[in-house]
Amino acid sequence: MAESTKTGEEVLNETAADGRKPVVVVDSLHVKYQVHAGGRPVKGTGRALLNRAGRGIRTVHALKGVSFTAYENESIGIIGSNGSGKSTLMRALVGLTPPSDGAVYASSRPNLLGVGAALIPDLSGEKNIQLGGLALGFSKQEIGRLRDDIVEFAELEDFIDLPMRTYSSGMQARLKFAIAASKQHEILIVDEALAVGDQRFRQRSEARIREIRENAGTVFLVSHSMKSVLDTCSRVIWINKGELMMDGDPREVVDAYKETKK
Ligand SMILES: Nc1ncnc2c1ncn2[C@@H]1O[C@H](COP(=O)(O)OP(=O)(O)OP(=O)(O)O)[C@@H](O)[C@H]1O
Repeated sequence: MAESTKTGEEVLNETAADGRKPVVVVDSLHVKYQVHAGGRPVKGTGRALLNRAGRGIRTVHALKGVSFTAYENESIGIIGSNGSGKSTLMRALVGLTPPSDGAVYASSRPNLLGVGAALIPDLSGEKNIQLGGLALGFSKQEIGRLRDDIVEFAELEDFIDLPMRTYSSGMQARLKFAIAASKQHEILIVDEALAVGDQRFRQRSEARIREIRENAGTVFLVSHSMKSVLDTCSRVIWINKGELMMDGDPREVVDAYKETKK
């Protein structure tokens, strides 16, 4: 890490001077994507083919040496313009995108708040609660116990037997959020989840996020809504073109970010 010669692993295992416990250490993280630029089909053989094929591959350096330490109970907003690397950072935290250099250390496995991929639109809300619950690692009995709370939180009592594809996008979002939030995560990543649903549901999901946070969790919130970030986060990290621009007090970081947008 920049501030010392300690390894990320050592930082993770050390309580900070003020008693806070580190849960995630991001240590000089680089992520590069290899993108096929497309275009004309490659012709030729041997070295000529390799040279020409090589020209079609572009490298996108999406994260350029990002470092920070996240502590227990923090709620960290991740902000930045489109394409700045926020989602890449979150995908690297959960292990979906491998670092090309540097590393991520975590005290327990970070989870992405989302069960979208596990759900099937043709099945009823009821069946999807079971599917989503299984995807979160719950047993059938546990899902049975959580079922009523999920339906109630999603406010889908009258629709729970209908196929999910008949739901409005707001209803689908509520169901997905209610399933995902039924689990107490230690390290939770929320990508724009608060931007879905209507104003009232957004407030309830913010309250639920706060509850998760209060129960000794650490939350990362990726959002384009500065209001959501200011309402929910205790710290904000601003990423710009793959680099960490600022990390600190939400108001100060959001103001500095907004200044560049003028
Ligand atoms: N799977 C991928 N393959 C190739 N390039 C990618 C891939 N995912 C992201 N990128 C590139 O990496 C850079 C960072 O993208 P990323 O999605 O992390 O940004 P973001 O800050 O989350 O953007 P947004 O706010 O628009 O969601 C962009 O240049 C993007 O084109």
